[in-house]
Amino acid sequence: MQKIGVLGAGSWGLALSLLLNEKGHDVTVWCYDQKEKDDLLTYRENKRCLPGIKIPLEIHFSTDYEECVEGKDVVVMAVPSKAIRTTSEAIMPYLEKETVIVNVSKGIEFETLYTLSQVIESVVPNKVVVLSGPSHAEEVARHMPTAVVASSECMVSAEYIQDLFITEYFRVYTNPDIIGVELGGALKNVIALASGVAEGLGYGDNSKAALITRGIAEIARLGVAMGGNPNTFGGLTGIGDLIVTCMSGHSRNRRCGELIGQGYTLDEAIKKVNMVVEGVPTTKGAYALMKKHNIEMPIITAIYEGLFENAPVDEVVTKLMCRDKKMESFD
Ligand SMILES: NC(=O)c1ccc[n+]([C@@H]2O[C@H](COP(=O)([O-])OP(=O)(O)OC[C@H]3O[C@@H](n4cnc5c(N)ncnc54)[C@H](O)[C@@H]3O)[C@@H](O)[C@H]2O)c1
Ligand SMILES: O=P(O)(O)OC[C@H](O)CO
Repeated sequence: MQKIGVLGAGSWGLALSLLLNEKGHDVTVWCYDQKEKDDLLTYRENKRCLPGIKIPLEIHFSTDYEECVEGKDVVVMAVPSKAIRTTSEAIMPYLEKETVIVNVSKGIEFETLYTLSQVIESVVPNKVVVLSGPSHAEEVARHMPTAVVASSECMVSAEYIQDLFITEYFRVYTNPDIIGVELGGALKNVIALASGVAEGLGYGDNSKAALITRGIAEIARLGVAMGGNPNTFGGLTGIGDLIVTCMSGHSRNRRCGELIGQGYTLDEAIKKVNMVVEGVPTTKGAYALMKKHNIEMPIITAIYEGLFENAPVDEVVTKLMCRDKKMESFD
């Protein structure tokens, strides 16, 4: 039995806590505030984001970092990307040096343009593993077969985390290409917003297939420029996660885009989704990385202009479709 702290009591933190508890591990979940903790203790369910999923009594809840981090073998970071740095700083005094950190959050820190594992590593000296791939919490919590990837610069740690999480319904591969794995997981959320907008505008499957196919070309272009392995973008954390997020009714990012396509403002759409929509802050980071690496990313540019420069949606679509004609390429 391993002692595990899970930071974040939203849908993903809870789905992974359930899995780890089923495997016989001792799980303590850090809650953002007293109300989140009280509700979980009262209802043994998170009605906001995982309704209908009961949480067993063996899973503990706390708002105290020390209780969730000190003496743990593994600490799972399942807070929104914007809170990864402050959370890393807050847990630093209680972390033991052998504790392995698993980041399951997806995003880019705008101020530094770091991936989230780079943010964590800039604060704490511990080994960091990224767990990523096409994995909606709503399905994992219901034991629906899912496959993901554990990635780290330290393969011993990646294999430890592979063994920790693997079950008959949750298959975990390893991949040493941590930059490729993280960029795939972060950038797919921006393309999901575009897929949602297409849905909201009443477009069909052709449009979504085009966004997915050209979207992965954009993600891979940036990912390779930043040192990622091109093969990673054809795998679970690349095209796999992009497909699920662009097509699934569970997707928060796709839903947010759909609402925007239907005419809601960005703020209204985020409020209606009522869960973290990582594609919105990631769009800013992706746009800045595109400029930094001098790369062409037309879909990400279109989403940036639509979200942050108030470009009307129909003009954005026309601009995207009427660019100079060219040969199809994947690099
Ligand atoms: N939900 C999924 O299916 C899924 C799957 C894979 C990865 N992820 C990633 O996991 C991360 C968390 O997503 P989620 O869906 O669980 O989100 P969520 O909105 O359901 O919950 C986030 C949780 O983080 C905590 N939190 C909220 N605001 C915070 C703040 N300002 N500071 C610190 N903690 C805060 C709270 O405990 C909250 O319940 C995201 O980066 C997301 O992309 C989610
Ligand atoms: O599809 P979303 O936007 O809910 O994102 C959740 C996960 O990243 C899917 O793997």
